[in-house]
Amino acid sequence: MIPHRSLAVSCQARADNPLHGPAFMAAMAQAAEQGGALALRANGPADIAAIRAVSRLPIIGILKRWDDRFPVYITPDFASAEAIAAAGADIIALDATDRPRDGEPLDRLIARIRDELGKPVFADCATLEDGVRAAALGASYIATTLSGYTPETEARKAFGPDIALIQALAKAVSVPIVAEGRFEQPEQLETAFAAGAHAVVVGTAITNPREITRRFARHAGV
Ligand SMILES: CC(=O)N[C@H](C=O)[C@@H](O)[C@H](O)[C@H](O)COP(=O)(O)O
Repeated sequence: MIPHRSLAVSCQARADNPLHGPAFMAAMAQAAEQGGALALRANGPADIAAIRAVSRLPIIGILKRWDDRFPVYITPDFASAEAIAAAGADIIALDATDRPRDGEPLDRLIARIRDELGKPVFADCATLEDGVRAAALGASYIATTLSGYTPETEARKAFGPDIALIQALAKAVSVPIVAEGRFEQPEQLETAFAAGAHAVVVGTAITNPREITRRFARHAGV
């Protein structure tokens, strides 16, 4: 459903971002589609429904729900998955680390999404172990999304995309590997594909003008 060697664009803006809101995210998705994206990633029922109304591209849906008691915030439970499926997500992405979550255990969550919603699961992983486990549990895509964003992997955050993890996952599992996280230059997609990535998801570098501006402003001598 996510085409081979494709670019997927993540269209997300948090509440503190001037571009927060479904109308902006739908416009962002249309711009990404016109530019050549073959899949989209989006957060929450409102944004997903707005994007679904303007695009037929596959939508990798998530629901970010922060809870101080638990580190897992990307689609932590079945109710979140159900809400984004109802809004039009074709693929359900979720945190596939083994960290504590407020909801059903990972094996049950993946099984329910597949069996009850009939949707493929996109496993956001931080490590090789996460990916191997998620593949064994029935995830349809294994992604490097959380490399750099768990205590165990946070040193990686200072570097670019986790190409070594893409390579290791591609060797270890037979489901498609999606590279996601910290892609800043178009050429980095070629490196990811050469390492075995099936597709690459890019967010900030395409859809967050505030961050893009900050990157330029750092060179403006102010
Ligand atoms: C760790 C986490 O919560 N990642 C999120 C997952 O949906 C998003 O905030 C990222 O923007 C997305 O993964 C794309 O990555 P990048 O913006 O680096 O291209």
